[in-house]
Amino acid sequence: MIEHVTDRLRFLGAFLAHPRQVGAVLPTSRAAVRDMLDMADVPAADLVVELGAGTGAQTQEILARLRPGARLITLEIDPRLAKLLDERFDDPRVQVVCDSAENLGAHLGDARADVVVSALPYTSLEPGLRRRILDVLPGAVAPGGTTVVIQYSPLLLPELRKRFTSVRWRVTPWNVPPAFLFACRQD
Ligand SMILES: C[S@@+](CC[C@H](N)C(=O)[O-])C[C@H]1O[C@@H](n2cnc3c(N)ncnc32)[C@H](O)[C@@H]1O
Repeated sequence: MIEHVTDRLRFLGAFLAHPRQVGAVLPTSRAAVRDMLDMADVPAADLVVELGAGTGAQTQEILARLRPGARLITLEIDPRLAKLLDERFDDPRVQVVCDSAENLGAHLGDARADVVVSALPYTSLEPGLRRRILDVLPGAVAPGGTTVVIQYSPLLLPELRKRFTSVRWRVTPWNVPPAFLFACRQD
């Protein structure tokens, strides 16, 4: 409970410092995280990538679903949040990287993710940065893999459709505000 309240305050602090970079005043709710991860097969994955981990709302649930021996690479651009994640998730499967999602390729090397989980605030990012990150996504996923994206509006849908052959979407009402969830694949 105390951790929950502290996380909300930390998250709000990060938002006040960098509103366009954080793009939300509250972490994603547990119910919305579950709805989002239900759109991909995390338990079957060898490698999951998380973009924009914040205080770890998705990280925690990804780890709960990830099998022993699989890996999670978590990118977070805010050094204070990255440090918090590193301290919080003392798990040999996780690698927390403090870097921008546009540089994902450098951290993947030859590997490809089976699942990419993105909570980046695309619509509030500077357009050039948004495009560079979106352009990285299709090549970061292994054949048959899924990229799941959470947003607060459907505005990103055309951009995702340009880059993936199949985009399923739904709304989860169990979040403040209600969120749009997208599952993108190259079929
Ligand atoms: C809306 S918050 C989501 C946080 C958390 N995943 C959640 O759902 O509660 C977006 C996060 O993305 C991070 N972020 C923004 N731009 C980024 C970038 N270019 N690369 C990596 N992380 C970024 C922000 O610092 C923030 O923690």
